[in-house]
Amino acid sequence: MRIDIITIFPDYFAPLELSLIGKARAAGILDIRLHDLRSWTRDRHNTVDDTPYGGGPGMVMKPQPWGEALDAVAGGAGAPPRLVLPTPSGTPFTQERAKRLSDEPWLVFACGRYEGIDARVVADAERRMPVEELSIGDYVLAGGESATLVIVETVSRLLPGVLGNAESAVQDSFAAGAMEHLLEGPVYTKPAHWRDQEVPPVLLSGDHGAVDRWRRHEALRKTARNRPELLRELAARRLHELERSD
Ligand SMILES: Nc1ccc2ncsc2c1
Repeated sequence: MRIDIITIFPDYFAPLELSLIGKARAAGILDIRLHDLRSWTRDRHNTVDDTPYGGGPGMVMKPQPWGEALDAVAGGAGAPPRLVLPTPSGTPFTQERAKRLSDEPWLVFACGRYEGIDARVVADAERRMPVEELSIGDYVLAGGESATLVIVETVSRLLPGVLGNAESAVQDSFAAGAMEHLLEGPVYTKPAHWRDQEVPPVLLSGDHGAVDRWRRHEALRKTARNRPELLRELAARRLHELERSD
Protein backbone atom coordinates (compact mmCIF):
# COMPACT_ATOMS: atom_id res chain seq x y z
CA MET A 1 0.00 0.00 0.00
CA ARG A 2 1.04 3.50 -0.85
CA ILE A 3 0.09 6.28 1.59
CA ASP A 4 0.63 9.98 0.88
CA ILE A 5 0.14 12.51 3.69
CA ILE A 6 -0.24 16.21 2.92
CA THR A 7 0.26 18.40 5.99
CA ILE A 8 1.80 21.66 7.23
CA PHE A 9 3.52 19.62 9.97
CA PRO A 10 5.47 16.77 8.29
CA ASP A 11 7.54 16.27 11.47
CA TYR A 12 4.33 15.25 13.25
CA PHE A 13 4.65 11.92 11.43
CA ALA A 14 8.09 10.93 12.74
CA PRO A 15 6.38 8.10 14.73
CA LEU A 16 5.66 6.39 11.40
CA GLU A 17 9.38 5.60 11.19
CA LEU A 18 9.19 3.51 14.36
CA SER A 19 8.07 0.04 15.41
CA LEU A 20 5.79 -2.09 13.23
CA ILE A 21 5.08 0.61 10.66
CA GLY A 22 8.74 1.56 10.42
CA LYS A 23 9.63 -2.09 9.83
CA ALA A 24 6.85 -2.47 7.24
CA ARG A 25 8.19 0.57 5.38
CA ALA A 26 11.71 -0.85 5.43
CA ALA A 27 10.33 -4.17 4.14
CA GLY A 28 8.53 -2.43 1.28
CA ILE A 29 5.06 -3.44 2.53
CA LEU A 30 4.19 0.20 3.14
CA ASP A 31 5.25 3.16 1.00
CA ILE A 32 4.51 6.27 3.09
CA ARG A 33 5.34 9.67 1.58
CA LEU A 34 5.06 13.01 3.39
CA HIS A 35 4.33 16.31 1.64
CA ASP A 36 4.51 19.81 3.13
CA LEU A 37 1.44 21.75 1.96
CA ARG A 38 3.48 24.97 2.05
CA SER A 39 5.46 23.66 -0.96
CA TRP A 40 2.43 24.69 -3.06
CA THR A 41 2.04 28.22 -1.67
CA ARG A 42 2.93 31.15 -3.89
CA ASP A 43 3.58 34.00 -1.48
CA ARG A 44 6.76 34.69 0.40
CA HIS A 45 5.02 34.00 3.70
CA ASN A 46 3.86 30.57 2.49
CA THR A 47 0.32 31.42 3.53
CA VAL A 48 -2.10 28.49 3.79
CA ASP A 49 -5.10 30.10 5.50
CA ASP A 50 -7.33 33.15 5.42
CA THR A 51 -10.41 34.59 7.13
CA PRO A 52 -13.75 32.80 6.55
CA TYR A 53 -16.28 34.25 4.09
CA GLY A 54 -19.43 35.16 6.02
CA GLY A 55 -17.39 36.06 9.08
CA GLY A 56 -16.95 34.00 12.22
CA PRO A 57 -13.99 32.93 14.33
CA GLY A 58 -10.79 31.30 13.21
CA MET A 59 -9.24 30.82 9.81
CA VAL A 60 -9.99 28.56 6.83
CA MET A 61 -7.36 26.77 4.72
CA LYS A 62 -7.09 28.33 1.27
CA PRO A 63 -8.14 26.24 -1.77
CA GLN A 64 -5.21 27.08 -4.06
CA PRO A 65 -2.39 25.29 -2.16
CA TRP A 66 -4.61 22.26 -1.58
CA GLY A 67 -5.77 22.07 -5.18
CA GLU A 68 -2.24 22.18 -6.51
CA ALA A 69 -0.96 19.76 -3.85
CA LEU A 70 -3.63 17.21 -4.74
CA ASP A 71 -2.94 17.72 -8.46
CA ALA A 72 0.75 17.00 -7.86
CA VAL A 73 0.34 14.10 -5.41
CA ALA A 74 -2.83 12.40 -6.67
CA GLY A 75 -3.17 13.64 -10.22
CA GLY A 76 -0.95 11.21 -12.09
CA ALA A 77 -2.03 8.80 -14.82
CA GLY A 78 -3.60 5.49 -13.79
CA ALA A 79 -6.15 4.69 -11.13
CA PRO A 80 -6.62 7.56 -8.63
CA PRO A 81 -6.14 7.12 -4.88
CA ARG A 82 -8.84 7.28 -2.26
CA LEU A 83 -8.62 10.68 -0.56
CA VAL A 84 -9.12 10.46 3.22
CA LEU A 85 -9.98 13.73 4.90
CA PRO A 86 -9.89 13.47 8.71
CA THR A 87 -12.45 15.92 10.10
CA PRO A 88 -14.67 16.18 13.19
CA SER A 89 -17.63 16.41 10.83
CA GLY A 90 -16.78 13.11 9.13
CA THR A 91 -18.39 9.69 9.43
CA PRO A 92 -17.16 7.64 12.41
CA PHE A 93 -13.91 5.77 11.85
CA THR A 94 -14.37 2.15 12.98
CA GLN A 95 -12.51 -1.15 12.71
CA GLU A 96 -14.87 -2.16 9.92
CA ARG A 97 -13.97 0.97 7.97
CA ALA A 98 -10.29 0.31 8.66
CA LYS A 99 -10.64 -3.15 7.13
CA ARG A 100 -12.16 -1.65 3.99
CA LEU A 101 -9.42 0.98 3.75
CA SER A 102 -6.77 -1.73 4.14
CA ASP A 103 -7.95 -3.19 0.80
CA GLU A 104 -7.13 0.05 -1.02
CA PRO A 105 -3.84 0.15 -2.99
CA TRP A 106 -3.33 3.91 -2.46
CA LEU A 107 -4.56 6.37 0.15
CA VAL A 108 -3.92 10.11 0.29
CA PHE A 109 -4.52 11.90 3.61
CA ALA A 110 -5.31 15.62 3.64
CA CYS A 111 -4.56 16.98 7.11
CA GLY A 112 -6.69 20.05 7.74
CA ARG A 113 -6.02 22.62 10.44
CA TYR A 114 -7.75 25.74 11.75
CA GLU A 115 -11.53 25.75 11.06
CA GLY A 116 -11.12 23.40 8.14
CA ILE A 117 -10.36 23.38 4.42
CA ASP A 118 -12.30 25.47 1.85
CA ALA A 119 -15.20 23.20 0.83
CA ARG A 120 -14.41 23.63 -2.87
CA VAL A 121 -11.26 21.52 -2.41
CA VAL A 122 -13.29 18.39 -1.59
CA ALA A 123 -15.82 19.18 -4.34
CA ASP A 124 -12.97 19.55 -6.84
CA ALA A 125 -11.26 16.36 -5.64
CA GLU A 126 -14.50 14.35 -5.89
CA ARG A 127 -14.46 14.97 -9.63
CA ARG A 128 -11.32 12.78 -9.93
CA MET A 129 -11.17 10.43 -6.95
CA PRO A 130 -13.26 8.88 -4.17
CA VAL A 131 -13.22 11.03 -1.04
CA GLU A 132 -13.90 9.80 2.51
CA GLU A 133 -14.34 12.26 5.38
CA LEU A 134 -13.64 10.44 8.67
CA SER A 135 -13.91 11.40 12.34
CA ILE A 136 -12.07 9.59 15.12
CA GLY A 137 -14.36 10.97 17.82
CA ASP A 138 -16.31 13.80 19.37
CA TYR A 139 -13.70 15.99 21.01
CA VAL A 140 -11.56 18.96 20.05
CA LEU A 141 -8.23 18.41 18.29
CA ALA A 142 -5.98 21.09 16.82
CA GLY A 143 -6.01 19.42 13.40
CA GLY A 144 -6.12 16.24 11.37
CA GLU A 145 -2.56 15.06 12.00
CA SER A 146 -3.18 13.03 15.14
CA ALA A 147 -6.30 11.53 13.57
CA THR A 148 -4.25 10.59 10.51
CA LEU A 149 -1.74 8.81 12.76
CA VAL A 150 -4.60 6.83 14.34
CA ILE A 151 -6.12 5.88 10.99
CA VAL A 152 -2.77 5.00 9.37
CA GLU A 153 -1.79 2.78 12.33
CA THR A 154 -5.18 1.03 12.46
CA VAL A 155 -5.21 0.39 8.70
CA SER A 156 -1.52 -0.54 8.38
CA ARG A 157 -1.61 -3.23 11.07
CA LEU A 158 -4.26 -5.03 9.00
CA LEU A 159 -1.95 -5.39 6.00
CA PRO A 160 -0.41 -8.84 5.43
CA GLY A 161 3.10 -9.03 6.83
CA VAL A 162 2.89 -5.98 9.09
CA LEU A 163 2.05 -7.86 12.29
CA GLY A 164 4.26 -10.72 13.42
CA ASN A 165 2.62 -14.09 14.02
CA ALA A 166 2.34 -13.40 17.74
CA GLU A 167 0.64 -10.03 17.41
CA SER A 168 -1.71 -11.08 14.63
CA ALA A 169 -3.06 -13.86 16.89
CA VAL A 170 -4.10 -11.30 19.48
CA GLN A 171 -7.87 -10.97 19.87
CA ASP A 172 -8.06 -7.18 19.89
CA SER A 173 -11.11 -5.68 21.53
CA PHE A 174 -12.90 -5.07 18.28
CA ALA A 175 -11.53 -7.88 16.15
CA ALA A 176 -13.81 -10.64 14.91
CA GLY A 177 -13.84 -13.87 16.87
CA ALA A 178 -15.20 -15.41 20.05
CA MET A 179 -15.16 -12.08 21.91
CA GLU A 180 -16.33 -10.06 18.94
CA HIS A 181 -17.50 -6.58 19.94
CA LEU A 182 -16.61 -7.07 23.60
CA LEU A 183 -13.91 -5.14 25.43
CA GLU A 184 -10.85 -7.03 26.60
CA GLY A 185 -10.88 -8.02 30.24
CA PRO A 186 -7.88 -7.88 32.61
CA VAL A 187 -4.59 -9.49 31.57
CA TYR A 188 -1.76 -10.78 33.79
CA THR A 189 1.81 -11.96 33.52
CA LYS A 190 4.62 -13.06 35.87
CA PRO A 191 5.09 -12.88 38.82
CA ALA A 192 1.99 -14.70 40.16
CA HIS A 193 2.24 -12.70 43.41
CA TRP A 194 2.93 -8.94 43.31
CA ARG A 195 2.38 -6.28 46.01
CA ASP A 196 0.00 -8.53 47.97
CA GLN A 197 -2.05 -9.20 44.81
CA GLU A 198 -2.47 -12.69 43.34
CA VAL A 199 -3.16 -13.58 39.71
CA PRO A 200 -6.70 -15.11 39.49
CA PRO A 201 -6.12 -18.83 40.27
CA VAL A 202 -8.14 -19.99 37.24
CA LEU A 203 -5.41 -18.55 34.98
CA LEU A 204 -2.86 -20.85 36.66
CA SER A 205 -5.16 -23.89 36.58
CA GLY A 206 -4.26 -25.21 33.14
CA ASP A 207 -8.00 -25.71 32.55
CA HIS A 208 -8.34 -23.97 29.16
CA GLY A 209 -12.14 -24.28 29.16
CA ALA A 210 -12.37 -22.63 32.57
CA VAL A 211 -9.91 -19.94 31.44
CA ASP A 212 -11.99 -19.19 28.32
CA ARG A 213 -15.19 -18.99 30.39
CA TRP A 214 -13.50 -16.71 32.94
CA ARG A 215 -12.13 -14.42 30.21
CA ARG A 216 -15.52 -14.14 28.51
CA HIS A 217 -17.16 -13.34 31.84
CA GLU A 218 -14.58 -10.62 32.55
CA ALA A 219 -15.02 -9.23 29.04
CA LEU A 220 -18.78 -9.05 29.56
CA ARG A 221 -18.27 -7.33 32.95
CA LYS A 222 -15.88 -4.78 31.46
CA THR A 223 -18.18 -4.12 28.51
CA ALA A 224 -21.25 -3.77 30.75
CA ARG A 225 -19.39 -1.28 32.91
CA ASN A 226 -17.62 0.81 30.23
CA ARG A 227 -19.66 0.34 27.02
CA PRO A 228 -23.20 -0.92 27.85
CA GLU A 229 -24.42 0.08 24.42
CA LEU A 230 -22.14 -2.58 22.89
CA LEU A 231 -23.96 -5.23 24.94
CA ARG A 232 -27.31 -4.00 23.70
CA GLU A 233 -26.03 -4.18 20.11
CA LEU A 234 -24.65 -7.68 20.76
CA ALA A 235 -28.00 -8.83 22.18
CA ALA A 236 -29.89 -7.36 19.23
CA ARG A 237 -27.50 -9.11 16.79
CA ARG A 238 -27.90 -12.45 18.54
CA LEU A 239 -31.70 -12.07 18.60
CA HIS A 240 -31.67 -11.29 14.86
CA GLU A 241 -29.55 -14.39 14.19
CA LEU A 242 -31.93 -16.55 16.26
CA GLU A 243 -34.99 -15.19 14.49
CA ARG A 244 -33.35 -15.81 11.11
CA SER A 245 -32.55 -19.41 12.07
CA ASP A 246 -36.16 -20.12 13.20
N1 LIG B 1 -11.41 17.83 16.62
C1 LIG B 1 -11.42 16.66 15.85
C2 LIG B 1 -12.17 15.57 16.29
C3 LIG B 1 -12.20 14.41 15.56
C4 LIG B 1 -11.45 14.30 14.39
N2 LIG B 1 -11.33 13.22 13.54
C5 LIG B 1 -10.57 13.43 12.50
S1 LIG B 1 -9.89 15.01 12.50
C6 LIG B 1 -10.69 15.41 13.96
C7 LIG B 1 -10.66 16.60 14.68
